[in-house]
Amino acid sequence: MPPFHFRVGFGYDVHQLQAGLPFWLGGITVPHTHGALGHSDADVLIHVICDALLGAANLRDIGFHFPDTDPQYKGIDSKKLLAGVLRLLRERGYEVGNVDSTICLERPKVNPHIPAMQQTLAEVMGLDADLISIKATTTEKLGFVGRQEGVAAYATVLVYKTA
Ligand SMILES: Nc1ccn([C@@H]2O[C@H](COP(=O)(O)O)[C@@H](O)[C@H]2O)c(=O)n1
Ligand SMILES: C[C@@]1(CO)OP(=O)(O)OP(=O)(O)OC[C@H]1O
Repeated sequence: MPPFHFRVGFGYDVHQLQAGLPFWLGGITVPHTHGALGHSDADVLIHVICDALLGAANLRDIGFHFPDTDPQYKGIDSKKLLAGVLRLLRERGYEVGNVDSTICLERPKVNPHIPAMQQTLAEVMGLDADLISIKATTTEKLGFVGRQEGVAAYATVLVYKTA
């Protein structure tokens, strides 16, 4: 077996919640009174997966590659950004081992939507859905998440290439 070169990456992001916006999360829309605000579709889960992947390959971060000052990314579907990030990694010989993530959101409950998010992200990333873990937590009504002013997320990834 050839020697494998493993690297880990980590991502963190926050988006404000605003009434009346579609709530893009994990590549799907989650029914809710509020949605996330951003230059793109503001899909915080995809953004942290992008940042974790870029970090693992030491390729800076999502805003470096897709600046929020660039009109071409206004309202963009973050699945396109994730596909672009994967291209950058695969061009350099990296493959994704697995993704683990946590969404911090007071409400709504996202558990019922997690299988659809996993399936959607698996298709975009060209991975088995079993390699993409998505978890959720409230912050017990504390802080900006607890006040339902925003949504946060964290992701960790393992990437590898044969040395
Ligand atoms: N937006 C959320 C938040 C949490 N969950 C699920 O509920 C469980 C309990 O949440 P705590 O914050 O009290 O730990 C959590 O483990 C998740 O399974 C959810 O689906 N959506
Ligand atoms: C994704 C980008 C690109 O449109 O915009 P936002 O949706 O504002 O997201 P953020 O995580 O704040 O920063 C990265 C941006 O460059």
